[in-house]
Amino acid sequence: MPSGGDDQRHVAAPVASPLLRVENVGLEYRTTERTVRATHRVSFDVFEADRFVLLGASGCGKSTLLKAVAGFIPPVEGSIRIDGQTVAGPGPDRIVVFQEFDQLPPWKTVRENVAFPLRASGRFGRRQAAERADRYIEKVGLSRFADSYPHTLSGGMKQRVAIARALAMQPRVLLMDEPFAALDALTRRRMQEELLELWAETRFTLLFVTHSIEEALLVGNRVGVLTPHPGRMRAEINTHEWDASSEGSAAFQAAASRIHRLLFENDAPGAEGTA
Ligand SMILES: Nc1ncnc2c1ncn2[C@@H]1O[C@H](COP(=O)(O)OP(=O)(O)OP(=O)(O)O)[C@@H](O)[C@H]1O
Repeated sequence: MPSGGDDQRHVAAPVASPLLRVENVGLEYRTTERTVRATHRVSFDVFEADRFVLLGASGCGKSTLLKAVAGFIPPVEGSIRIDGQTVAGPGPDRIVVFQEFDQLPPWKTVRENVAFPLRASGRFGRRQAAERADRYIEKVGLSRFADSYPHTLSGGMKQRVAIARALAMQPRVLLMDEPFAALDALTRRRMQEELLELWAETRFTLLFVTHSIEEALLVGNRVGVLTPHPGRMRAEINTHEWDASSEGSAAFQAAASRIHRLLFENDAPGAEGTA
């Protein structure tokens, strides 16, 4: 039997370097009275075209982590790097879509809302920005509403505008903080499917926060499961096999149950496993 030999064992396959590297990140809120530790030494890598989901119970620090990646909150320990560069503040390479429906300036039409950051970035003139805006408005199926104002749109339509506005900027990473949580169940499902269709078309890199196990399984190709407060990374799970057609299947339900146990049992076995 041929021996493995030291030489063979030391030949490693080339590994792609991550687009986003979060390493041992601790995040805190400090007031004069007390310090709240939001996350403790959280590490994860996000690669180009990943759909990485941060999943955890309320208060585990998911939103705080997303804000730190966006550059709004500096880590008290550890590091956050994009393309090897330490994140030192907000930048156009990271755009956040929030849950709130009031994230669009109400005095701007849909087209103006999408075009404005393009012009403000200095990368596009008025006409180029409007053309690009129209292209992305079409991608989210809102061409008929390009001249409408946000208050005339439903919650789902407003979120589509926010997504179009973010994607038109072509960020290195799209950050989404429970973007569909305030929508009714049917609209939420449709938006999840549309997001996946947009991803299949443009292959953007996504960091998505949710407390819904089902949403994490559907939206993500990888899921980072966080422990309750303060958030630590409990497990990382490959979820690329699941899509809208798998929901309801026994295998999907079993995967959801396994994640549920990871989330809520103190010493869940197989914490580094694959669902
Ligand atoms: N501005 C703040 N000042 C002090 N503590 C805060 C602040 N914002 C959040 N926290 C605390 O930090 C911890 C993490 O909050 P965070 O909002 O990141 O959690 P989350 O997992 O996103 O929760 P949810 O799903 O409910 O939004 C919580 O204990 C929260 O109370």
